[in-house]
Amino acid sequence: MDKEGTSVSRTPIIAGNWKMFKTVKEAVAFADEVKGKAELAGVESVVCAPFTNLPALVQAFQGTTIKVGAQNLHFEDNGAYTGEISGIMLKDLGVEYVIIGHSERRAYFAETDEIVNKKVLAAFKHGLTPILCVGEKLEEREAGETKEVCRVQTVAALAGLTAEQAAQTVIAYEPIWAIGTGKSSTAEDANEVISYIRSVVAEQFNGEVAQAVRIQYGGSVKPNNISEYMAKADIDGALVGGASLEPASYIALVEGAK
Ligand SMILES: O=C(CO)COP(=O)(O)O
Repeated sequence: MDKEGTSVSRTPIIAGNWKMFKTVKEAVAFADEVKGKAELAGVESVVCAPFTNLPALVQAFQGTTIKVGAQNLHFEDNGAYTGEISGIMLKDLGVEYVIIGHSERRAYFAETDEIVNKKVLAAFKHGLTPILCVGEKLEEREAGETKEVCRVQTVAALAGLTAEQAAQTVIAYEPIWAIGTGKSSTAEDANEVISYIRSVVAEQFNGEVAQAVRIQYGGSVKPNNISEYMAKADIDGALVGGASLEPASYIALVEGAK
């Protein structure tokens, strides 16, 4: 679908966030079903899976245009951090993307803006592209603080990046109240916040970086509403949880981003 009123040339990006779902067998079965179908010229397609699925998925998607992402990384390269996985290890597997600062990690695993920033820097250090998540809680939205929350999270997360790195970063605006609730932000609201986040990036870096950076919407995106979001000038794709788990639904999301 054409963008409303612009000649935007950013490549749309659909990323599935499987969260803590799927065994290796289930992941490979998914890959076999979407291969050749969730691959459209002009749309980037990414699957962000649990760590345990990553080697099998990289292998299963070899020779396709579908990319594999992780959902987290530790900011150190190596060390005594029991249970953690570093950027070196992800790169070694052939992973290309990594979700950083998802609201579930901020809420359940105490990730602060400072930790998120260290993780974004670590991703670039190892040649991984971060999908940086920002977004407000329901009470923040009700208090009229949405833009300020997104500004603070974005500026903190991108601190210390070069302009080139900032331009490569994918930002996902995910209002927390819309995640897994079936209550999605309207496309108008999402576009307004995303356009504001783009202006924050312009202030922090420059206008060229802001025009290059891709900003997704996330929160109850489904095959039946994806095209509404994609029609908006500033929305460059979606980060999708629940609706990315079934092959047919994932394929429909990628098709809807065209
Ligand atoms: O958290 C999300 C993606 O990172 C959104 O999840 P849902 O698409 O299930 O609402």
